[in-house]
Amino acid sequence: MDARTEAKRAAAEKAAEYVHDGMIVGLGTGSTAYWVIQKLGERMKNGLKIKAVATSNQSELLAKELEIPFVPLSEIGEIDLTIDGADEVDDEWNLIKGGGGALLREKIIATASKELIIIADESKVVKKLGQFPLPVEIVQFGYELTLCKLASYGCITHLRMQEEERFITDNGNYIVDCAFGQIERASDLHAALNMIPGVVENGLFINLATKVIIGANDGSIKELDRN
Ligand SMILES: O=C[C@H](O)[C@H](O)[C@H](O)COP(=O)(O)O
Repeated sequence: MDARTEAKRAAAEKAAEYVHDGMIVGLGTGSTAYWVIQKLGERMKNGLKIKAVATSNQSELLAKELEIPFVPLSEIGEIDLTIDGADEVDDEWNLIKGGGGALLREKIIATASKELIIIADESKVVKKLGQFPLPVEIVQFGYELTLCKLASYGCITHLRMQEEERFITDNGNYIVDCAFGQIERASDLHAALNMIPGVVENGLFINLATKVIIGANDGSIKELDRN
């Protein structure tokens, strides 16, 4: 395993320590969240009792293979703890997410969670968000027009593709990757983008993380709490 993968795993396993019996746990998506799901599957074999909700079909499939039980969203009001990855984390713990296309479900689950632990390797930590193109989920109808509107906010848009085909999210929508460069006022941009008809949600996660755990390539882990 390379150092970066090891860093992701270390952060994920640290985060999994915050999961306790009886919790409803939100399972994130991506190559870092993968390690949390693996760890929880292992702990369940040793007696841990939790119920899960997932932020993507991919994570749900993996968790089911590991025999992690699920609870329907209709039966819960709140989620105790969600553990998820991120594409960028800034000084104020604002995030860019959606590199894997799961941002909408991730945001729904994050917003319904009492705690959101973000896990990442150190390459994701930035001073200002925006080097990673911001993923925006849009409906298929009139997507060309929505791309123009997005571009009018000062970004270069790229409709996400997957093997020659347009990438389709778990919700049947497209993803546009918007290269803004440095984002100065993430909160304002978040609100403005979501006002565009055709935009379902964008990958800016403002003020949602309650803890950030960063794994470094030298094997150390940094755990940051909100004061
Ligand atoms: O849509 C995907 C999610 O937002 C992921 O959590 C994010 O892209 C980070 O993924 P990874 O841990 O694979 O870098």
